[in-house]
Amino acid sequence: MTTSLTSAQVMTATPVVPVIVVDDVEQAVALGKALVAGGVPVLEVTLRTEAALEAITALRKEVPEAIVGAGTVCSREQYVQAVEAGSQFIISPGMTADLLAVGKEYDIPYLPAVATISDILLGMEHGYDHFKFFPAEVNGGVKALKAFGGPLPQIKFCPTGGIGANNFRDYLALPNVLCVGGSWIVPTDLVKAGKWDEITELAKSVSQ
Ligand SMILES: O=C(O)C(=O)C[C@H](O)[C@H](O)COP(=O)(O)O
Repeated sequence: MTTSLTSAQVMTATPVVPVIVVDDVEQAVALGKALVAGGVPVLEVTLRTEAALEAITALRKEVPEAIVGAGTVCSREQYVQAVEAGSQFIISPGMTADLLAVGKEYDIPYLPAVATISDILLGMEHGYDHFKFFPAEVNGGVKALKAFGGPLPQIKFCPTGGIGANNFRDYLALPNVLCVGGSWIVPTDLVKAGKWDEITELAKSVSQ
């Protein structure tokens, strides 16, 4: 399945990309609806659980107003599975030669993750100019992104890892940051307890 979305369109559709871990399809759909209701339409479903691929397919069908993608994509095989499940974008926690290649074989946005200038240059050699920056806080956070923007102001980032309510606006204020990623608006305890209204409130806290 393909879409005409670009990386920039996905990244500017929301201030925060929720990093989602789901146990089953019903939970994923309810969570997706709660996030969309709170003004967060971009959903990164991590391939960390058995239910993830099925959840992506169900979210595409049941929550059509969302932009649904796969996260924690670590291999070519997972990339292909995620595309076949209906993902509208793909995100990895790092990058490999194989991932950079497969990302160019499909017509959907792919955000490989970088941590250093050398990673960015390697990604650029493969035709990428939008990246996840992971893990953001331990790799220098806002200061590192400011430094990346010196030599490479045209490169845009979705920093993720260690970002929360206390610091996400500092990242969003940077010219080379289009959105941030994080799990803080989808806390495991609220998801497991089905506290969807509270998730909607957390989504509103970043979208309003
Ligand atoms: O699964 C992936 O592909 C990752 O890259 C990891 C996630 O992005 C982080 O687990 C989110 O970080 P926190 O918001 O600090 O919880």
